[in-house]
Amino acid sequence: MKFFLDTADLAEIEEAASWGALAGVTTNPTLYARIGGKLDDFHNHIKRICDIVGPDCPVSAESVAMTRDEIVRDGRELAKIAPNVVVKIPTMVEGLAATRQLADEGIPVNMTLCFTVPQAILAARAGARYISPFVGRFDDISEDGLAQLDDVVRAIGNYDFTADTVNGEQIEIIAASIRSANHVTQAALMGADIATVPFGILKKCVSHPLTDRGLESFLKDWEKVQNA
Ligand SMILES: O=P(O)(O)OC[C@H]1O[C@](O)(CO)[C@@H](O)[C@@H]1O
Repeated sequence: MKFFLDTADLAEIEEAASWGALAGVTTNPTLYARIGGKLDDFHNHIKRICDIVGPDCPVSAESVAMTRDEIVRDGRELAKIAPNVVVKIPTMVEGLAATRQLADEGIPVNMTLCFTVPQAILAARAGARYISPFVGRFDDISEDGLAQLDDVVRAIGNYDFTADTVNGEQIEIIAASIRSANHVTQAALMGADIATVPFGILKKCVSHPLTDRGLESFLKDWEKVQNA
């Protein structure tokens, strides 16, 4: 499994990238609004993210257009920002049609707001390079988000979609709307390709109280060695 960071905050991205294990970034309109983002700075902001993470890390930037033609126009503009931009498009009829068009032009799409197996399969057939099933938002309405993710991972794994995607690449499933380190654990056990996580959850994924305790005792014992 790869780790993506789910944020538009440059300081968080810089910090996480410096740890050496970051494979990509996802943003959405809510995350951009949260950092006080302005409409006319959006493309520049995505460019800054691309520059921080480098060309090998995909950066998802979402279109908020509602018709296929507008989404395609948006997608083409977003794709011009940097070669690692992935156009994020909601799972809906207009979004599927735009995904097909962009995929045919060689522009990778991350199909977002995906909640069911049929949605995921349609996204795959429309040429999406990434599919983002949401976990936490199912939990928010007292449904089992991890079970839904598991269904999507297994269903997508049943078929070969390479004839549908940009340049015949394998589809990758991004476990999204992640709320805990346990969501990450379960997503990895299911075989989700990527987990996109908020910075707070990424920090929780690094640490464990037994690691802290073990480190403390190793340091204490090393002091004894030095003073012996
Ligand atoms: O439910 P949440 O925590 O708002 O998460 C929404 C998810 O949607 C996405 O836009 C999907 O990629 C991510 O940015 C995020 O993981």
